[in-house]
Amino acid sequence: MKSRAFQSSYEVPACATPLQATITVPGSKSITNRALPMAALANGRTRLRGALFSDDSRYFIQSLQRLGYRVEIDEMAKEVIVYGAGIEPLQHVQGLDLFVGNSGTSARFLSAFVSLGKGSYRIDGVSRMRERPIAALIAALRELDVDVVDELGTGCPPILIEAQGLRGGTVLMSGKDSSQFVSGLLIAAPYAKDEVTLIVQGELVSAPYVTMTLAMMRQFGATVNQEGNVFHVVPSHYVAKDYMIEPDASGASYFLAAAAICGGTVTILGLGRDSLQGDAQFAQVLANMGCTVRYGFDRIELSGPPEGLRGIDVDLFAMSDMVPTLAAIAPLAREKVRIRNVANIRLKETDRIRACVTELRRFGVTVTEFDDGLEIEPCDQLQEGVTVQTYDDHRMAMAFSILGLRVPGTRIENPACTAKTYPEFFQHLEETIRGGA
Ligand SMILES: O=C(O)C1=C[C@@H](OP(=O)(O)O)[C@@H](O)[C@H](O)C1
Ligand SMILES: C=C(OP(=O)(O)O)C(=O)O
Repeated sequence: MKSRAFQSSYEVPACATPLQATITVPGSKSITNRALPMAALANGRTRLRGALFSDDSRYFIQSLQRLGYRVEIDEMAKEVIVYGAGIEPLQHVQGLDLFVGNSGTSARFLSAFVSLGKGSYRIDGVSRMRERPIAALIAALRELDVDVVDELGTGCPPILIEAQGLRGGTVLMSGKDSSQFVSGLLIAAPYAKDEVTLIVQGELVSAPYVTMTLAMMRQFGATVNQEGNVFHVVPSHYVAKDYMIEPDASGASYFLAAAAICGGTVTILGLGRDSLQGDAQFAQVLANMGCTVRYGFDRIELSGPPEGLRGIDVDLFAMSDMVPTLAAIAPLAREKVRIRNVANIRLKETDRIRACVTELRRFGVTVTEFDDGLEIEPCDQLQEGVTVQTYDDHRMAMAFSILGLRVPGTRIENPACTAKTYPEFFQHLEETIRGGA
């Protein structure tokens, strides 16, 4: 039998009985890809425990190594050792190419990171990355005296950066397309020549990720203050440390959703009420649909509702990676599910509103598409034997495999795309059905 990773499509196993599973998901992508640049900028040896090993974190690690930082990985132990060297390796780098695949955090965080150096860099990714915006970050970096151009004039990668260090000062930035522009600049800002004041104009999408950035900057010893939409970062240094990375809350959402539609109880270990990740609140959305949720300090336990899921009308502006998860289980709710205020997910790995609408319709579900969301009707006659298209989007693959647990014969095209954040996803899904991963 071919390994799951090489199959052109994967048949989702049926979930015949209520789940009873305790699951440990891999490390958080967002925390790993913040800890890496902070540790690199620190002076000394940082040990990152529970790190994620997936495409997105590998692109970040490889980029740091190409820039001249010493980074060692021990995948079995789930550890990364970073030998922090401040901005020293970034001096006198000429014409260095960094390839980031389709990793938004890598593209955005590294653009600000290399701007701290003296040299020239080019950041590029796969074809979809060339459609993902970075113009707001380019504009902010220019304000801080960095010479940046979008090579194709599209406002997207590839971008060329000629840096002489990051000047301090006040800079305005739009946060409507992505919070990663804000996080990227904040992570680099302690190493600017002077204090940086960043003013976010308009609404900030995915705000919990900026809260995570601030919390981690402080954990790594930097000084940053927030007053509403204004962020002040004073010149300071990150401190090397032993750092424990939480499991990935977005990855955990699929197993919580599985219990919501298959019944039984799923326990996610290592994530709790004090999680740094906004997506840990997704369990609360499922609680509002009738699930029973218990947040401990080191676990989230969710039991599916015996009488089935209720519908919901929900704004996922702060938690937009959770849209495919909710959309995929929505047809099994008793009433309709309306998801609002997520226009920016059209800019992710694929246009996720269009992708969810298209794939739900394949199952015979009635769905209405809006510019900024979708509405999904309940469906008690879901089409069996559907092959779900995944658009090279890990979240489409993972989310729709959960619906497949309840719809016989569902296949997931290109299952290997989960390698972006969760290479072992299908193995964990099978173990969950058997009782724990
Ligand atoms: O900062 C981060 O780690 C992330 C921010 C979010 O992106 P946007 O701010 O672009 O919505 C989220 O979708 C992404 O998966 C990770
Ligand atoms: C949007 C995502 O990733 P990124 O923006 O980091 O590529 C995601 O993981 O769902």
